Amino acid sequence: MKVSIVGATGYSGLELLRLVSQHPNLELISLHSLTGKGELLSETFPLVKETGYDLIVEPVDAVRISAIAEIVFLATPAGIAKDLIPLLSSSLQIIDLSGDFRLEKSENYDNWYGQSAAAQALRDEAIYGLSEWEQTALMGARLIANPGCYATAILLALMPLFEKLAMGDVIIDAKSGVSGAGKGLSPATHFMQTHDNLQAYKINRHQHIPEIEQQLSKVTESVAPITLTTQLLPIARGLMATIYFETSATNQQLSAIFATAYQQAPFVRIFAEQLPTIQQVIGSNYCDIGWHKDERTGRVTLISVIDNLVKGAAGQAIQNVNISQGWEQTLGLPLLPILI
Ligand SMILES: NC(=O)C1=CN([C@@H]2O[C@H](COP(=O)(O)OP(=O)(O)OC[C@H]3O[C@@H](n4cnc5c(N)ncnc54)[C@H](OP(=O)(O)O)[C@@H]3O)[C@@H](O)[C@H]2O)C=CC1
Ligand SMILES: CC(=O)N[C@@H](CCC(=O)OP(=O)(O)O)C(=O)O
Repeated sequence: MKVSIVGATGYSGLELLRLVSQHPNLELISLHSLTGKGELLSETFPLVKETGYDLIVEPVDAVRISAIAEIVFLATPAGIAKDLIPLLSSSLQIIDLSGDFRLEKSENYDNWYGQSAAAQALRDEAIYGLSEWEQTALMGARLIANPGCYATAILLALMPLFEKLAMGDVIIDAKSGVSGAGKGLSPATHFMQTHDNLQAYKINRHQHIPEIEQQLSKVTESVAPITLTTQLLPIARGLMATIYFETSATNQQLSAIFATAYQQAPFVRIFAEQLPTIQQVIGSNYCDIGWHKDERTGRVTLISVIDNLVKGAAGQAIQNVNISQGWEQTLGLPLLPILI
């Protein structure tokens, strides 16, 4: 199927290009960006020649995209998709990597993103694409809201527990590589600030908080407000969420819950007490989960790792296309992480 990428010059857009170029059922037809100057993408990113898709980067043109593409990925900052989608043909399948269609309540989007939400009809149509938990809803979906990167790692770890256990307070300490912030330079992402450093940011106001609470509330009756602290790690890609909660469940019960939840999930690997590291998922679409229960305190430390650009963005977007099109969900996705 013919694919356009809007935001192709950004980090997740480039990762999409890498994955689409290896997908047997997808053919890249056009690349678009804000400043699309009519130059080959390789003028800025020489390595893209290797993908076989060194196309000209065009400005965004809804009429042209509607005429030539069958699937469009929107890898653009929040606030772009909600205005662009109404201009695109209704026959296009759209996968939005931004937060524009993730939140069901418009007031949540207004409050956490600081701008007005997309039209109600489009928000009603959008399917939240946490692949492992929305397989049925994703079948045939036209508009897919790809989850946020932190939300992906955290929800994959917490959904099985909220579904099966009485969960109280949950505290999450999450850390991301700098690519999570996109390619724009800011004081916080400047080399001098990130290198040899660890910075907390968006304390108690991270936009993934309402997204996580919303999705957890799908599998249980009530969800206590979560605490999420996000931090910037001095690495390029990868993300780790460390989650703390109290439970009377035993290690054996936790193992059984995760084993059942993910027995047919090729991209979720359960490591139990062999705690996963960021390095083991880089370049892959895996989410690796492990935990340790402290019998002294009754608290569990649960760890979930992903590559923010793959399972946290472009990889999950391709997985969602695979599911929605009725293809094998692993089609075209690398199954081997970088080994060292
Ligand atoms: N980075 C990550 O790990 C993740 C990102 N996301 C989400 O994916 C989206 C893209 O993120 P990321 O790749 O990091 O972003 P980047 O900042 O790296 O890239 C943004 C891209 O969008 C383009 N763009 C900016 N404004 C417009 C506009 N008005 N119209 C059309 N194109 C525009 C840019 O074009 P130009 O180069 O010409 O300026 C660029 O190609 C964001 O919504 C982000 O929140 C989600 C999960 C993880
Ligand atoms: C390191 C870093 O800055 N990461 C981004 C998350 C990227 C992402 O998934 O964000 P969206 O919800 O905007 O799509 C952040 O914390 O806002």
